[in-house]
Amino acid sequence: MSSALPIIDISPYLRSEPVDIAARKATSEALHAACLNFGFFYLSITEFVDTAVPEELTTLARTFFALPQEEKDKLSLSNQDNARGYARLKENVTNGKADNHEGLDFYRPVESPDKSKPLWGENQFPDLPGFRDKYEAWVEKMKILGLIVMEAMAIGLGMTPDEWTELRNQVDDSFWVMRAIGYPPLPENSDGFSCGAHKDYGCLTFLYADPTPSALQVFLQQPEGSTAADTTGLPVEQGAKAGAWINADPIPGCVVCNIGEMWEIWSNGLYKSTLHRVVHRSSNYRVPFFFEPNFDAHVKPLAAAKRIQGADGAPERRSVVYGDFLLAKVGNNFAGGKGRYDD
Ligand SMILES: O=C(O)CCC(=O)C(=O)O
Ligand SMILES: [Fe+2]
Repeated sequence: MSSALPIIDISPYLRSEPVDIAARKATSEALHAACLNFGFFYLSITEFVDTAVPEELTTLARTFFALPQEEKDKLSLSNQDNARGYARLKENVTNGKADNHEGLDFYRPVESPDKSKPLWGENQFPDLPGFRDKYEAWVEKMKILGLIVMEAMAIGLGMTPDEWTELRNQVDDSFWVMRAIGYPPLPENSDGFSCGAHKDYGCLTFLYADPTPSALQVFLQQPEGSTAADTTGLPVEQGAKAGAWINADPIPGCVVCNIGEMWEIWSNGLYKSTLHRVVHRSSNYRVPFFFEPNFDAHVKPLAAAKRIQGADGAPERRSVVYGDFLLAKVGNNFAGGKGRYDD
């Protein structure tokens, strides 16, 4: 099935003079509907960035991943905090199976780095001309986009200006992650995945995808009682859900955007962080950016979500401090077969 996911026009939030309130409202309503129904959407970014830039990033990623294995291993995660750096093909495991990808991860730099502490090391950049500058420039752009989309979502959820200020304070120093992923072709007879089914754990993911169709697949749940159409590859604890996988194929000029588990908490379950997986049958490179809350953000259900849910609405979700949540997820990465997306 081709993509049923909505394309959101974020441009009313990019233009500030004059502010078009009605157009902003329409964008926010479209975001609200997309988050209620899919947890995934496309964002057209041509007004915000020159799309030649992410093309350059993927070219740089291609150059890096084409280096001899021993060169890439010089940036191994194990040199640092087990989170920042290069992970070999199949080093990461999701749902008990090795992922068929290699990756290079960068996190927000920290003050007083200490590589013996989980997540507290230093980023390791390849020694390729332009690599660091271009990736760092993209991080700056995506941080701005993250705040813009957060504001548009806050309005979509019906937050007051004061409530938005409070939420903004939780994401204004994002503990972001930037990743370059290399996907070699997944063999036809493989019973695994390029990246197994998972939810992203933070706030907003912006994926600049290569043009390969059918690679990113999104699990759309169907209402209780409908028959399970295709539930292959779901994590065991999700196995009983009815639904089907649809393709989130790339659209030129757009990033694919999805919401992570922190939005599930903020919205008290109103918005779903949707399971997705990658089945990449050709060879290519992708650069997701993860816009996350601040490390010390206390993420708890928002009053605006509870207003929508009403007096006898959903039970209150457990709140988390984002950094603690993240450490529990990645702190043990690659030890004992535990993967980035494993609980
Ligand atoms: O490469 C993709 O299409 C998505 C990768 C992904 O889901 C992730 O890194 O969280
Ligand atoms: Fe993901």
